[in-house]
Amino acid sequence: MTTKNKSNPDEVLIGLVSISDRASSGVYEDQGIPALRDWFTSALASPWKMETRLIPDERAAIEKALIELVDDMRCDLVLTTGGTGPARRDLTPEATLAVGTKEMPGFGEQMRQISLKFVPTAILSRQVAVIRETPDHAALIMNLPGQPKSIKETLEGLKDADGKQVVAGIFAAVPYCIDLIGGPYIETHEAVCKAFRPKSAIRQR
Ligand SMILES: Nc1ncnc2c1ncn2[C@@H]1O[C@H](COP(=O)(O)OP(=O)(O)OP(=O)(O)O)[C@@H](O)[C@H]1O
Ligand SMILES: Nc1nc2c(c(=O)[nH]1)N[C@H]1C(S)=C(S)[C@@H](COP(=O)(O)O)O[C@H]1N2
Repeated sequence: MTTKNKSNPDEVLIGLVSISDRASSGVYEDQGIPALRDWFTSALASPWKMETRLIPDERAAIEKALIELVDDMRCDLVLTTGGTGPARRDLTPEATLAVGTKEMPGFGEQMRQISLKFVPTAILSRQVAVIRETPDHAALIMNLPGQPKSIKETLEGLKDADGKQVVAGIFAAVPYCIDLIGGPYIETHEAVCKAFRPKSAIRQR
């Protein structure tokens, strides 16, 4: 899908990259991109479009996809899923750090905290987040684990049976981060994910 030209200045362009040897070679059907797409469909109240890639766990291919999504497609936000673990071919964090101009360690730290509420193996994910800046554009790139259910878990956090937030998901901090790097104003459906902005940054209608 090509989403190069924005039909609306507030539209956010989101790159979704599924990194899996087996899904990219057809051993199993990719569930990463559908899970990401479904989550954004449920969470975003402002306009958005996606650009997707399904690639193997190869560092050069990951770096190429990330650079193309930010520099050529001009995505404001890029999420990867897969390849964050300790296995020999898990190289997503290395590729992400290589294309970043600033590291954003809070996202990885918070994701591991959230994931520990779900699985003790959360500490095996080396996920990172970075900003990639070019002379006239910037984007936030974040790694999520490969397990498809971890996408909702990390983005949305944990809620109790009444829907009350127990642990905030990382997406709560993403709209303000995108504001700060000069991207579009992202609005969310609060029942899914309440975005936090300082009062002075909240756009008045
Ligand atoms: N894109 C995907 N689509 C569907 N299921 C996936 C995907 N990626 C991972 N999974 C599931 O999550 C589990 C853990 O993911 P992990 O990234 O460790 O896979 P892996 O063992 O490195 O293999 P691969 O890179 O071939 O997906 C996998 O065993 C698989 O069941
Ligand atoms: N929220 C959440 N985080 C998770 C998981 C999960 O199921 N849910 N799986 C863990 C496991 S088992 C591994 S090995 C690491 C790395 O996974 P990856 O290599 O698929 O990125 O993510 C961890 N983080």
